[in-house]
Amino acid sequence: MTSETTTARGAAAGDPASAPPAFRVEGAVVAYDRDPVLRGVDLTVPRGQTLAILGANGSGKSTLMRAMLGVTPLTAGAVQVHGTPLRRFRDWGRIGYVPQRLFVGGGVPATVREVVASGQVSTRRRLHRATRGERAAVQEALEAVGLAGRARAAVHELSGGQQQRVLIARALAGRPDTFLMDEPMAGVDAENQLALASTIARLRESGATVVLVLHETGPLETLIERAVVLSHGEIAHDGAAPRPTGDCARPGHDHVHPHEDGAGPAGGVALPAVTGAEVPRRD
Ligand SMILES: Nc1ncnc2c1ncn2[C@@H]1O[C@H](COP(=O)(O)OP(=O)(O)OP(=O)(O)O)[C@@H](O)[C@H]1O
Repeated sequence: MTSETTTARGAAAGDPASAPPAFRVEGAVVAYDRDPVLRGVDLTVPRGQTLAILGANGSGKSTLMRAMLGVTPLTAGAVQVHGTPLRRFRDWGRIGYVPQRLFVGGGVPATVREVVASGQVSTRRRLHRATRGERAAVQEALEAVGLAGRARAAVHELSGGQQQRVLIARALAGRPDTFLMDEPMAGVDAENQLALASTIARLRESGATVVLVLHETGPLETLIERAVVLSHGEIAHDGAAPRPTGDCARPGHDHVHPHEDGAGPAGGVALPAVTGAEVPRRD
């Protein structure tokens, strides 16, 4: 991927230190039925930070991410995005969301290129053909995830891991400066995980904000500046990324689902002594 792609809109503009946080979540409660799934989460994500949200299955990670985008309504609490209350936020071109798993089944067959180009709908001028720059952004996004050679393939013919990469390319194509990725590594083989890690590294270098829901840090470990571990809808840890332990620490361990087995709030990870709000800083 070229540096042009990764120089996300607005990411390079202004001083990140003086910009409002990318997200400010205050007292977030989500109760789908009766029992709250999020129980009063407070989380501020400074602009330009690479943050992982970790935790066992069902701890509320995806719900928190969806609440940060307004996809899941809050039962109580508030969210601000780039300094604007969520209900008034309109600058969706700044946001690139990679939802958890798929999507494409049945319906009209779409090609890989079409799905990736759909990531530009919030920024493309209505009823206008894609500009040269927009087409170039789609091509660069395809190259970034290693799917340029499959651009004309029907998405539903791809493997689950390749479909995941299509979703990531779709988010890249709009050149946002704020990414939320829900389990981007799920179902992606080791080689492609490394390719995605280098894509995320370049996003980070460009000044983008990157929020990742992960089961484990894996190849992203060195990129993650801060980890929040959810346990039963509450923040159990906020600080340095927990280190994998036991089987999870084995090289090449393919961690499909974490275990709530008493190995710590994240399951399979040991939390460092640092807890509380300490956030490792970028050099
Ligand atoms: N739309 C929904 N309606 C009702 N319950 C839901 C809904 N979405 C999630 N839940 C429940 O909320 C809880 C938290 O789900 P969530 O997907 O946020 O957890 P998670 O930490 O992301 O889990 P996983 O790691 O398995 O993806 C789970 O018990 C789940 O069953």
